[in-house]
Amino acid sequence: MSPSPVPPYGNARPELDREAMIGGQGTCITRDIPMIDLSDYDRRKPVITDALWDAATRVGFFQVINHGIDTADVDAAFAAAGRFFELPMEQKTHYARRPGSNVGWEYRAQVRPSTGTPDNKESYQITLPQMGADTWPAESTLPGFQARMRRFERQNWVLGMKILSCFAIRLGFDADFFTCNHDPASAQYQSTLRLIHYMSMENARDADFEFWRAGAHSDFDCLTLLHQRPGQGGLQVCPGRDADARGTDTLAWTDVPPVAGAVTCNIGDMLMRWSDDRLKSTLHRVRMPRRDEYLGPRLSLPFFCQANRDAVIQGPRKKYAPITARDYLDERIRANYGGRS
Ligand SMILES: O=C(O)CCC(=O)C(=O)O
Ligand SMILES: [Fe+2]
Repeated sequence: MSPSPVPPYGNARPELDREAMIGGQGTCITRDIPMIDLSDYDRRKPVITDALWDAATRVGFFQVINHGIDTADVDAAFAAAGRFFELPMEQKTHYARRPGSNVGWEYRAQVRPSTGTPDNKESYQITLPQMGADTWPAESTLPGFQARMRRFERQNWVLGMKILSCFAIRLGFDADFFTCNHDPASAQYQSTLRLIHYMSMENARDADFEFWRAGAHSDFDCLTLLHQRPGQGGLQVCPGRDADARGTDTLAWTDVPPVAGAVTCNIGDMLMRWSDDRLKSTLHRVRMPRRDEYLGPRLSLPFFCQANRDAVIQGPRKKYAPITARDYLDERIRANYGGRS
């Protein structure tokens, strides 16, 4: 893909223009991805806030340890996700994502504007207020699945709100500003837990390796918390200012190998806008394994902190016009699912 002379979204939406220009291979370099210790959060909050602010303004990508989600809960969520994806295809089609919603199952349906090809994955989105009896697998099909995912969703929300509270303070908002704007008791809640299965490449043809497990993109949300399995790598980032380089083959990417017990975090476009561009939403992608690497399936569990639909996004410095989180997200989802919203 070559860079287009006119930004496809006419500069009105810089995030979308950026996405459309970044699909090339690029090069790889090592960079330091900050690792932040969240232990003793209440007492150490000022120090943690400094570390998070530094990481989010400089890199936009960081990992946290001692984050409060038990390893046993992470393992159980991965095991339940694995059982879901092992269900027969025709069973999973019962839970298929409906146009206009951010819930349910999709199979190779997400086409990133950066690549124009479908990600080589299937995924299942859990957005609690939009879930119905038809979108959850029945208890008889997957015993304990719904309870496990509800628990994991809430554990991630708690962690996400701890991190967002630190950003709120630095931005000059109340400490609970983002918590109020991600209120799980509201019908407008739209934070999403996503289960992802990237297909095994064990029997793949050479040509299949030219595509992406997940094409280059920035996230639409405020903050993403990503759980990965050690040994199932492939995530790469292109932090901060580098991502603004125009010309698709010049970006320098950095591997973010999974670390046992760590949660990988990144700032999304919604928070970048809400912070008047002070917090950096960072390009990332999931590359195919090389032939000499582990070729089996890859599972990952991202949780997207997405402000409630009725939240109005505008930074303290009013750099951008106000927009509701509903309008903001609907536009990005449409850009990723071929206009089928
Ligand atoms: O699977 C991963 O490691 C990253 C997934 C991702 O970036 C996304 O779903 O937005
Ligand atoms: Fe992402």
